[in-house]
Amino acid sequence: MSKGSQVVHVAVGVIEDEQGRLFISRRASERHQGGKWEFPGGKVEQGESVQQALARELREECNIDVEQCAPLTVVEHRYADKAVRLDVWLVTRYRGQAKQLEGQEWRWVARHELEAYQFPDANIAILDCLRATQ
Ligand SMILES: Nc1nc2c([nH]c(=O)n2[C@H]2C[C@H](O)[C@@H](COP(=O)(O)OP(=O)(O)OP(=O)(O)O)O2)c(=O)[nH]1
Ligand SMILES: [Mg+2]
Repeated sequence: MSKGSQVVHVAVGVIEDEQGRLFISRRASERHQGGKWEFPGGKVEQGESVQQALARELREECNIDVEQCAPLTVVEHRYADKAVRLDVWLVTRYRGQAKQLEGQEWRWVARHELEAYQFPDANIAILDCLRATQ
């Protein structure tokens, strides 16, 4: 196992539009958990707060500036090859037109449509949380 003892800290944004739909994108096939759907986000870099990482990742990946967000949940999960800590935020206000800037397939989906998509195992807890706060 490479880097087995290091937990990868990830800032994740559940972006909600005015109709209550959520932004999801598909991880590139060659990456960790490739081919599965995800909420946008990425690794928290050294010297960065989680909110700074969230803002940076959503600007880079989704073309938006976060204006309002609230913590949704924190998920710790150990995959066979990697352990992650997902710091998940609900983004309720943002500036700009959301779209995927890095070539990933993406779409807006209603909450009740989420179950039709395959997410990484760590996301089960996120989906449970979204169901509970609906
Ligand atoms: N963004 C995101 N990552 C997730 C989700 N669920 C989940 O298990 N992960 C995992 C997959 C990866 O191991 C890790 C995120 O890392 P990443 O590779 O996307 O990070 P990054 O965008 O900063 O990538 P990089 O540029 O540093 O290579 O978290 C999710 O819903 N969204
Ligand atoms: Mg990413």
